[in-house]
Amino acid sequence: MAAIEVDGLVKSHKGFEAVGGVSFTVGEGEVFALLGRNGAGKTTTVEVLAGFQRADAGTVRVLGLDPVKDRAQVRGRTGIMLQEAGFFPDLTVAQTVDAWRDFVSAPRPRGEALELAGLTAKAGTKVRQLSGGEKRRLDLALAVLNRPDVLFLDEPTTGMDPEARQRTWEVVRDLARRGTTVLLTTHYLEEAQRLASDMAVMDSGRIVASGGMAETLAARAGRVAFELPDGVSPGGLPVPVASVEGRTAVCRVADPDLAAQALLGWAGERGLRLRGLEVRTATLEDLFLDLAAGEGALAKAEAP
Ligand SMILES: Nc1ncnc2c1ncn2[C@@H]1O[C@H](COP(=O)(O)OP(=O)(O)OP(=O)(O)O)[C@@H](O)[C@H]1O
Repeated sequence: MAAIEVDGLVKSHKGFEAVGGVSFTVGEGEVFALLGRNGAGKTTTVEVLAGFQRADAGTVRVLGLDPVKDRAQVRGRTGIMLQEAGFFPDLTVAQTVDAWRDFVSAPRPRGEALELAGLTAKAGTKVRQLSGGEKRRLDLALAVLNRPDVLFLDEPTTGMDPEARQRTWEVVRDLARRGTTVLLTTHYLEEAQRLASDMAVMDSGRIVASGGMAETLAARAGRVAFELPDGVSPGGLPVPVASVEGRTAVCRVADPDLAAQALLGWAGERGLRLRGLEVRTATLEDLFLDLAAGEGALAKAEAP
């Protein structure tokens, strides 16, 4: 059984269709990234899955349950980190965790939750004195208090410094290794690429690209970039150049290693150096740029 099933989900807000027929499934223990620019419909989808909003049409199931009809069961087995957390500013971090523990059956011990979120040293600090990134970490500690089977993370690392972000990635990976299913929304494409095994890109309430992360990226053109040697024009190179950014020529090719070999051989024969040579397979950022460029706008991109 899939941990999350979304089939033909439609959801409007006051006549505005935020989600217009979205379907995807997430297997148990998988990390799934729901991506897309602002207003694409990601949070609305997550909120329907969490039972905060009712679907207008289509079906959603979490652990085989209906998030609205089986609300109590779903709440007991899921954790959620929304974009805006409602904390009591005058409670300390420890008091906040304790207050939440009262609502959860068999919660993690407070120390374990704080340790997991990297907040042990802040236990006595009032919530109002926490930095933005620390508040996100407190939110993470609360989201995992009930040892959820399914964890919804809506932009979990916004405002975190690089170290806290890395740490959060480790936490997510560790939870997934232990069988927790994670649905992640993020604008940090590197984050999605590093964490998620599967993904869907939404735009204007629809899915415009989806699939396994590795397979989807492997199927796309990679990138070879280098500084154009003096006196060489893009047309004189053995590999077609997609764009020139300043002095940097960028080639988009199916096999970037092969293209780099051809370029190096060509340069060697002429006694030229290819300064700043970068060779890499496609990234999620390339996918986004391709989707945007391919149709003039993400909104018009076709689902594969
Ligand atoms: N309660 C609401 N009332 C009216 N419109 C809403 C409501 N909630 C969301 N919307 C609209 O629905 C669309 C989708 O919003 P949603 O928050 O799901 O997008 P998102 O992909 O999560 O965006 P972001 O990346 O900015 O968080 C947006 O145009 C938003 O303005």
